[in-house]
Amino acid sequence: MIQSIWEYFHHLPNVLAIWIECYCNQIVCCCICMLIALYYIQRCRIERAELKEKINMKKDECRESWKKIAKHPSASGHRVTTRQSHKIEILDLPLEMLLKKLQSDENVCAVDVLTEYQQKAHEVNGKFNCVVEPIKEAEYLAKNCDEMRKKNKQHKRPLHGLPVSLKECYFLKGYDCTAGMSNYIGKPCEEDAVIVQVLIKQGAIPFVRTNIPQTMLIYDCSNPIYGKTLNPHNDKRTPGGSSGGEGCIIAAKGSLLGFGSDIGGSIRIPCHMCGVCGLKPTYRRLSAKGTFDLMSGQTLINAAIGPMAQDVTSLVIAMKALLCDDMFDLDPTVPPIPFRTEIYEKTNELKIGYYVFDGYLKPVPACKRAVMDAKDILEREGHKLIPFEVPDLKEIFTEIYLPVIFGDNTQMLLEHLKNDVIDPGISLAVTNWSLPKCVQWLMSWVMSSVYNDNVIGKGIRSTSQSRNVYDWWKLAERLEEYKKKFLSLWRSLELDALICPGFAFPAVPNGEVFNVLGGVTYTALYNLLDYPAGTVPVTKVTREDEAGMKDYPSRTRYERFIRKYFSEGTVGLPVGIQCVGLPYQEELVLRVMKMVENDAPFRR
Ligand SMILES: CCCCCC/C=C\CCCCCCCC(=O)NCCO
Repeated sequence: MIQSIWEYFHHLPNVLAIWIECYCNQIVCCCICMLIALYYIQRCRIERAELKEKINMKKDECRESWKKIAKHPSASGHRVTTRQSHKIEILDLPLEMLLKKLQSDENVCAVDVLTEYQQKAHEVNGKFNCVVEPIKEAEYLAKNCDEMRKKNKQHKRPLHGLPVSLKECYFLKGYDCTAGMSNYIGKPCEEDAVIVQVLIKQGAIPFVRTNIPQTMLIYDCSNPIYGKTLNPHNDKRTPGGSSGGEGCIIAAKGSLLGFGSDIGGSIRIPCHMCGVCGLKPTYRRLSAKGTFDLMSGQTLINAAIGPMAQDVTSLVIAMKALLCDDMFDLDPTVPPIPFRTEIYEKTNELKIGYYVFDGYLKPVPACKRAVMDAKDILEREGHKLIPFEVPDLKEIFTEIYLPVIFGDNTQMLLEHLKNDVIDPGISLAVTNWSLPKCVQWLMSWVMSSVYNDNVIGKGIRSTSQSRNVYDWWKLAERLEEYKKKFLSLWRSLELDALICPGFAFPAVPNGEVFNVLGGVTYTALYNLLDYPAGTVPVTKVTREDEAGMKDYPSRTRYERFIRKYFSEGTVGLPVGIQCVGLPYQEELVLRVMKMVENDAPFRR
């Protein structure tokens, strides 16, 4: 035995030599392949490390900006402690009153107000991570406002000295606009968005930029650069999105007025989930020039920009200020219609439609109750409320909305995200879109049966389909047909406005939005129609609402997740409704919102 083992090893070099001689080519090929693979693995690791470094540098840059503000003499501890009562007073004033003081009270100056709000925003950001970075130029603008006041020049500007917050997607000269994607780090904007220019001309002071989800195409608020924003009412839940940083900072009283963008609900959803007010105007009513547009060539359904605030009056003040000659000059595609106060202040009886269910996912009891409470309020005000039924919701969502939004088979989105770190909240969607088309189709059938929901399958198929010009024109035609159908239904009922749920459910647990994406139909419908829609908080979730979840259906996977997320841990979460009007009827929408707000139990 020992003899034979000895012989085997003794002859091993010869055996190996023969073996290498026979398989020489194969071995060389294998080595080359391994070297190439190692090279690519190493390259990927280096690229990842560089990407992480880039993201970390961006984070450091933002942290540094906060430090500079904290060091500013006007933000010194001395000033704050000696004027503690003044500080509380400024932060307690609603926007309308603060503006009056800024315009005419000698004891209130823009620099003071800015400092109070910078400090408050810093404090709030420490808890909820809603701010991306402070805007350095704010100090200079505030000083300018105070100089003007001294000279008694232009101090009646409608937003004189008012600090405003901006969603990260608004272009600001010298600042990166990333939409949470690291490919856009280190590419500062060359000029301010039109709306920013107008805000500054009207006296406002943009002072912080707020957080968004990566791509802004999901109603959450997390990205690999700036991290996750939390809901100020419950930090285990999302503030909603994509204007989630705005919803959060306004609800937490770190800003009185902010601006978001909305192509599927991104202004209205965070307003609903954070308990603040917001208006998504008709697309062209406010200029969107100079905001990050992920699909700039897609012009069938557009992202509108709009204000978000603590109350409806603040939205009205913002709209009045923005609908001015400066905006009509800077962007001549905006129809020159100033704010029509007469429509907002009219007191005639209105005929208002209402619905609680849009035809896809049933609203949870609290969201249903919010609509019924608003209906009672409006009836008490002397208006006529009639039931309304949304036509063909499921069909238009899967056959028009999604095919338009993802009409290029998500090609452009994948280009934006190329080589990027993907946020876990959207990674499943991005992975699916990166697969070959036939696999995506297969996935759509698998998901349809896993979810027991045809809308899911149709939705996935609609995003994985290439379209030629003919298909695109057909899609545009169908969109127009649906708009016509909806309008004739509206006209046949002689409606002035419509109220409906702010969303299907309140704030979703952190990291779980993808499991209940379908709720978005409640808001996306009015992007598809391009009708103005505003969200106003009405109530908060009660124990009875939660108990009512026992009757919530559980046939599909979405329904089972909704049951799970909203049967406990939701008491006290804000719940809003949407008020909707015909295109360019923003003033009427705001009037209805104001009436609901006046009597809503939310603030009691
Ligand atoms: C990249 C992640 C996408 C997840 C899959 C999306 C599927 C359906 C939902 C589409 C809803 C679009 C939400 C739009 C949010 C919004 O309004 N963004 C504003 C952009 O300015």
